Amino acid sequence: MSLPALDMDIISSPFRIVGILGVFYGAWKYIEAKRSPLNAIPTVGNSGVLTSYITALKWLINGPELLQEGYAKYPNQPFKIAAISKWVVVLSGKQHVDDIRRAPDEVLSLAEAIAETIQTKSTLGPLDVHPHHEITVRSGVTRNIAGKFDEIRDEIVEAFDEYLPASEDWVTVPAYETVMHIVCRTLNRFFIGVPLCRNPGYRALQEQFTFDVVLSAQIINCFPGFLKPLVGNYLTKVPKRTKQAMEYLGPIIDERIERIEQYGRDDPDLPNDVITWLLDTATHDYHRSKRDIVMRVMLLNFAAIHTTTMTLTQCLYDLAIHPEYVEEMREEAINAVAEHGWSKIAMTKMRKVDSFMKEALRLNSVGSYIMNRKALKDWTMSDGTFIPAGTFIGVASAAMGVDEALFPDARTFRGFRFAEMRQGDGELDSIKHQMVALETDQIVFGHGRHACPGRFLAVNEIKTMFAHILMNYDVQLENGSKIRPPNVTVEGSIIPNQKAKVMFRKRKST
Ligand code: HEM
Repeated sequence: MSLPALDMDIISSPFRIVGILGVFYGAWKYIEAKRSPLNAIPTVGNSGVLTSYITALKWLINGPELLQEGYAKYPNQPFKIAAISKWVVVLSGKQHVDDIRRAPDEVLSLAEAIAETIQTKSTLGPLDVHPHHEITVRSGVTRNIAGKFDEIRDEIVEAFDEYLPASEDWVTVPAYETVMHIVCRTLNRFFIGVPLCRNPGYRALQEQFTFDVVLSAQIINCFPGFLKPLVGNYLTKVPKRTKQAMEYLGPIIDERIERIEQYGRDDPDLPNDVITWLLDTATHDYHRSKRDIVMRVMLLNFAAIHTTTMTLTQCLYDLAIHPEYVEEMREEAINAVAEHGWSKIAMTKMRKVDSFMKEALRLNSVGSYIMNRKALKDWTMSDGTFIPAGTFIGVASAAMGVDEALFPDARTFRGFRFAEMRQGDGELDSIKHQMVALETDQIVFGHGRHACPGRFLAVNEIKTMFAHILMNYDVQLENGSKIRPPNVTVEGSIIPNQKAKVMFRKRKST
């Protein structure tokens, strides 16, 4: 029996086949959406199968605004926002932060959330089930801040001399780019030492790597799940970047492994750097392979360079528009250094500087949606909200940062807010409300066991650079403007303006 002519047409036309598949896909998405347990959670923006894409577009270009809208409507309650290929569930408030902190890794996973956000398979390589570099940061990196402080300070002086030689006249420079070069040099002096930290090719590679990863991930995330591997394969620069990094780091790693085999770990001449610390914390054979060590050095630079750059740039913008704080901070920095030299102890004495930087981060941190986790199993929160496995969650950190209930006069920049809070805390005085402290109402470094382990290094470096600026330069925005350069936002990320220029001159005022 022959098929009717119409049916033959349908089968033979590729357009029609795609059309039919599209209808099935749409119907399946519709049924899935109707049955989703996430329907119990209120939506900010549109929730229709098609209209949700309008919100997804808004989320892509202005996530912080949607988060703020949701936070105002549903304070301390979960709500959800449509992203291109998923729902993001937004939590807020101390109780939710505590819920995330308490949940075990096999229920809520940061690693899987990162893998999805930055599409690690395509941008960095397969997900590592034993990410020991976090332990390296908690141990080798953090323990060596005091001991290697002289090197940090030396590189800061050298880098500022290169990019901002003190001049009697105002010199105008692009803020973000200049800060990034100084940060990259300084971090790599600490991680890997001279001469590599000053090698232009190596530094460009480290600076560029993060841009590559983030940009590729952003593009891949615009495609539906089944197309992501294909797009990822096409976009990936991992093999090229790994090869370049291998050329710089490979010989150093070979030499280090040989040296440890020959003279042992206690060799007094063994270089004290991130390669040695990574080998110290290796738990599996593959952690000692050259490729693995190279990728981890890249990963640490990825985690460190732009976060540190963004933070210092925001501090710099606030310094330029709030010159009324300069004198007191300058005096504090001068006194601390006079008493304790350029040291980690001197940094702990700079309470006003610390407070100013923390205030800058409260109002303009690296993200408005932090503590991202992917639910690997169904999870019920302490308020009874059901989060099904596969859901992507995070906390509306920037909205919390401007909540009057948490920070009086929350929208106003009060540089010494946290220094004042530290007065009168008795024995907690020295540790509470510092920039590195983890608090449930200010989560710029996250909270709980996954809170940023690099924050001690980051804060010490940023503070040393900031104190260096205060003691050596006058700063203003281009043409003395007092208008804060607007941030750029991508989904929940907040990026300081990368085009704005800052003017420096040799310090004239007291
Ligand atoms: C001002 C600079 C920095 C900021 C604002 C920042 C922020 C963060 C945040 C928000 C998280 C996620 C926390 C969570 O979800 O609970 C994180 C994780 C992490 N950060 Fe940082 N970071 C900074 C600098 C650094 C530096 C300098 C390093 C390395 C030396 C570093 C290494 C890491 C690592 C390895 C993780 C993952 C921790 C884990 O998986 O348990 N970060 N950071």
